[in-house]
Amino acid sequence: MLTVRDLRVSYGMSEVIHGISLDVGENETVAIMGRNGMGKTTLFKSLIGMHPSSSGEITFNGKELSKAQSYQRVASGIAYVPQGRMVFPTLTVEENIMAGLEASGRKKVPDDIYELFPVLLEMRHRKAGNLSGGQQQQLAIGRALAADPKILLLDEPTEGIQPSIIKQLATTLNEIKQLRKISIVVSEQVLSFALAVSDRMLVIDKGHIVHEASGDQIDRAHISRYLSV
Ligand SMILES: Nc1ncnc2c1ncn2[C@@H]1O[C@H](COP(=O)(O)OP(=O)(O)OP(=O)(O)O)[C@@H](O)[C@H]1O
Repeated sequence: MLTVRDLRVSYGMSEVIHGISLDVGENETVAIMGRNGMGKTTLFKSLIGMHPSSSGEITFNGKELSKAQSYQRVASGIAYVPQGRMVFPTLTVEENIMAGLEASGRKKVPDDIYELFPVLLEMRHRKAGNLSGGQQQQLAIGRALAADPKILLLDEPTEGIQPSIIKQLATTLNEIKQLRKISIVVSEQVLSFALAVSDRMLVIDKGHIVHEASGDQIDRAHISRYLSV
């Protein structure tokens, strides 16, 4: 469904993604594990078109998107939940979700969003800036789902979120996968969370994919070594 080939991304003269290739299948969840500064956010920004790639191919559902604008990538079914969530703090919860509807052409918030995140229904008239970190993360995911994506890119969703909410978030991501049959790419440093949600794990280290494993082949100790400083 998503195919990335030999992707290179730079800031000025400094290349930080050095020829990454990856594939994400239909209804598959892939976790990209890596420490701070290894290139997870840069990879996502280049997949969604917020930062240009210098070379390589990004193909989604058979369409070559590496030169497409962000809005075209969203229209083709890619949704992005940035690190730090980036909800609109002065808009209400409902208005934030409505902002995500635009790409889908729908006028009404799909019922399953409030079913997946009952707290958003309860708080739909509150300003998003007054929500806790965990609630804002749920809102950011809900807003992304309003666009009816085929693939969800989640950049470090557990960052700054308390452990009990992290567990709940893992359950919800698995529900989303079941319910919507979408693919998910999630970048993470929390191994237990990634194990709970992913079918396959990739490790990114200094802009290279250095390890890949799925199912029984996942070696926690090996992956942990890339995550600890
Ligand atoms: N706007 C920028 N200009 C220059 N260099 C940048 C910029 N943003 C990130 N970098 C550098 O690119 C490299 C990869 O950063 P990136 O944010 O993609 O990593 P990350 O794995 O997402 O880590 P984090 O969780 O800290 O965001 C780092 O060396 C970082 O310093």
